[in-house]
Amino acid sequence: MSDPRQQKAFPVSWDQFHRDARALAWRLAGAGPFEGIVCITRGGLVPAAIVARELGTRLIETVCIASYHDYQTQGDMQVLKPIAERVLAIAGEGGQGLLVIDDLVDSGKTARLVRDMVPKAHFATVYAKPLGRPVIDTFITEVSQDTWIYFPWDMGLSFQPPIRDGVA
Ligand SMILES: O=P(O)(O)OC[C@H]1O[C@H](OP(=O)(O)OP(=O)(O)O)[C@H](O)[C@@H]1O
Ligand code: HPA
Ligand SMILES: [Mg+2]
Repeated sequence: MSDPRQQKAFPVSWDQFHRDARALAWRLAGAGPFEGIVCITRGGLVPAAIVARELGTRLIETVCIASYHDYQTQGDMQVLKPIAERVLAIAGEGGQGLLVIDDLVDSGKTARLVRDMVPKAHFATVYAKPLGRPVIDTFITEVSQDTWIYFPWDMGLSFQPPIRDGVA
């Protein structure tokens, strides 16, 4: 996200996120079966829990990656924990049979890094932006590249000025 002046906001409530993650599970139900889920923390933990419940998946692994160290600005990719060898051994060659889940794909850098680890896994996110979309196999909603998605776990209730007051 390079130009903050062009940004649009896409706030997501818990209810909407649950519906969208469940819609993702419906779509994934036809793409499996999967040996296990690898969620990209931290954002992937929430949709992974919802999808795992719907698909009856009990084997859940994490790959821990951070890159947005400052708000809305991507920095160096840090792999804090790779996918465990034990889980890779259960999957087929190249991670075949694994389902990798994240909350969203933006530039696609995070998903590409994980693709390098498990090129044959199935990649799914709830939301996708155009730059990252080609890296993902299944997603639910696309938003434009200049949109920032606000997740419910990052928000709280606050006063909203009337629309009239914001009109120039
Ligand atoms: O497609 P990209 O441009 O790489 O961005 C997408 C990634 O950025 C966010 O994670 P973040 O690094 O902020 O860490 P978090 O999940 O712990 O919040 C989001 O959860 C994705 O994992
Ligand atoms: N919202 C929240 N976190 C993100 C986004 C976004 O649009 N892009 C990359 N990380
Ligand atoms: Mg993340």
